[in-house]
Amino acid sequence: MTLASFLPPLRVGIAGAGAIGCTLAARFAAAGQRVSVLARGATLGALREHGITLDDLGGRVEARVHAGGADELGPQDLLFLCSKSQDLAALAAAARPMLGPDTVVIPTPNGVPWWYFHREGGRHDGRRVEAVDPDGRLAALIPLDQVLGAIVFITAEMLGPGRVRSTTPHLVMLGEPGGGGSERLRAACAALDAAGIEGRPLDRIRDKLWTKITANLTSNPLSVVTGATLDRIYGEPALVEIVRAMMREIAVVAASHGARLEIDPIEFIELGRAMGAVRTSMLQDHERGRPLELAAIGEAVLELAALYAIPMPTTSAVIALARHAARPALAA
Ligand SMILES: NC(=O)C1=CN([C@@H]2O[C@H](COP(=O)(O)OP(=O)(O)OC[C@H]3O[C@@H](n4cnc5c(N)ncnc54)[C@H](OP(=O)(O)O)[C@@H]3O)[C@@H](O)[C@H]2O)C=CC1
Ligand SMILES: CC(C)(CO)C(=O)C(=O)O
Repeated sequence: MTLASFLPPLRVGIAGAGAIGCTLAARFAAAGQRVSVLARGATLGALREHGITLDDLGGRVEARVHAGGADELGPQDLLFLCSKSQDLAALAAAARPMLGPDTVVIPTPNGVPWWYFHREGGRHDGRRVEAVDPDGRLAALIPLDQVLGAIVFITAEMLGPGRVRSTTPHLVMLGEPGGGGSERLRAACAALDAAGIEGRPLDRIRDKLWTKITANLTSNPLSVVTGATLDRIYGEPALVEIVRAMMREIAVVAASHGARLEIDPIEFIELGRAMGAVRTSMLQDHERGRPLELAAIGEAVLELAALYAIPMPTTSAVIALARHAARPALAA
């Protein structure tokens, strides 16, 4: 992609009009980009009629966007894929007409991404992560060289179709799967910055990916098992013991895969506790009877551990318990 093609207005595609998708769409639209949102059902109707209303630290943004099916929206310069990890392949299939040969694809889901081993440069370079792309559908739908890795530090929640609230500063870290810088990386970060979202380029995206995975994996499944909020998960001695054990296990896996995980365990736990009575996104999904992102946040990490025969007894047990808790109740 050439820098010239990043002259505003950019064609910014957002596939998946949930909390993250609507936040990004509203911010890009307010910054004057040409925003196209792939949505469906009641959300599509709401976006067409009222656009998106975002309340964030900058105030209220009321944004008009092009909303529709992918055929009518067409190829984009940047295409953000904003579904839960387990829905990504179906979303990518639906969004296929928004993907041209020069489109830069930026997936937002938490957890281990399907592109993890693409240009990773280690012993497992090119390998597929079975837990997140079991049949290779994602790799087949999205040319890997068009992907920029992303780690999203935005906290957002839907208030209704097309209505979203976010109460924290917006930060998105981006990185080339093969490492280093690139013109498209700088341009994508600049576009985010111009939209009021800090776009932070990373030379080694997997290092920070493991930091986010540590946060999600030590809190999300445990919150489903216990019903606890972050202050309790990182504050109650019995739960903190479990968190510490999981952190040790994750650190070994991250290091074995060559990541430099810079987490001070004491500081990490203090920060988690200081977040207060926050219900994790997985606990919220659980309470609403929705599928959980356990494959990307949990099982993919166990898969990466197995590649080096690293035992993860505590992490495995917590994931198994969360899976159990998420099963539909057995009929009496
Ligand atoms: N929310 C947050 O604060 C954060 C979220 N993340 C991560 O970002 C990702 C997205 O999260 P979030 O925005 O909260 O999720 P949401 O559930 O709010 O949004 C997902 C959206 O994707 C849509 N979608 C799914 N499949 C399709 C499809 N095939 N075609 C069209 N639309 C589809 C859903 O539509 P429908 O409603 O019709 O099913 C929904 O609008 C997750 O992996 C999450 O972990 C990361 C950091 C923070
Ligand atoms: C709040 C936090 C950081 C907890 O892991 C999160 O990302 C989530 O709830 O999914």
